[in-house]
Amino acid sequence: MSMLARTREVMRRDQVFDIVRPRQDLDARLDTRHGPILYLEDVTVSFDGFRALDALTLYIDDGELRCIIGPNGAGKTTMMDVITGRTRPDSGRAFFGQRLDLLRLQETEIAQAGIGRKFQKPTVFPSHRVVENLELAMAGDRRVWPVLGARLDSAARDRIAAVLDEVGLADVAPRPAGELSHGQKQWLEIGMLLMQEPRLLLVDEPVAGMTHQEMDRTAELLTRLAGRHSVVVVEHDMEFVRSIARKVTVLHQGSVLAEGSMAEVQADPRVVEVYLGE
Ligand SMILES: Nc1ncnc2c1ncn2[C@@H]1O[C@H](COP(=O)(O)OP(=O)(O)OP(=O)(O)O)[C@@H](O)[C@H]1O
Repeated sequence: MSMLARTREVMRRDQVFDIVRPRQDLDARLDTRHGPILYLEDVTVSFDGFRALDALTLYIDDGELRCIIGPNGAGKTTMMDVITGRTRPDSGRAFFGQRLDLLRLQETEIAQAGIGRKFQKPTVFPSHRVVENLELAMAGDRRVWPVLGARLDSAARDRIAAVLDEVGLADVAPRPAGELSHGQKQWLEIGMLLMQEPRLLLVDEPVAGMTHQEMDRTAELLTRLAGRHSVVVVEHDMEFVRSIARKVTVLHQGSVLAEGSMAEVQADPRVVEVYLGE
């Protein structure tokens, strides 16, 4: 083997090693000793003078499962956009743990720091097998795709198997993702996020279009993920929210209208007026 080929070989191996390395160094940078993993303080976002977020202040505790509800236009998507670096606020603070200032990071850096986002519509690779979708998700860096397959070490394979089990897709692992049901595609996409070992998962309307049985399984999955991950779920389906929620935040006109247990927010006349009474 020529010197150049040898160097390339070693570089490739390092790249693959890189993608399966545990994120201990990143975790060490995330200081959650005070409880919250996410701090949003006085966050304001204006679009042509209209305040989509209006001094929004919200804290998510490490390991918690939080549901965010609120009428259309309340600012839920804009909030997710601020957390993931898609939208920059006019003012306010957004921290991941106590030390990582999200407003100074690019979208890719925020994802690498451990914030995973699942959009409403599943975006799996339909012609790839389920298991391959997870491999690709692990190698977020597309440059290493060609060397995958052959070079996945046993730790990586174990992780893929664990995630397949976690999301309940072990039985369909060899099938093309395009053949899965809608619910299964959603779970696969959650699995793809899990391959990146996020500390915080943002999940947008996970049960839209699901059957009741799929909703039950999704509830079970998200509940199970909490603790090891922090999970923020934006959802309109109240039955689903009721089935998973410990703590609910109600957004209205870009700020927090109410927060508490489902029973507490349901009993709040302001919440009934702007949302639940619809
Ligand atoms: N890029 C944009 N330009 C102008 N206005 C915007 C933009 N993005 C959002 N808005 C407005 O900001 C407000 C908040 O929108 P957002 O999508 O955050 O609400 P939401 O709570 O997610 O609503 P839904 O439940 O319908 O998804 C809405 O009035 C929306 O029209």
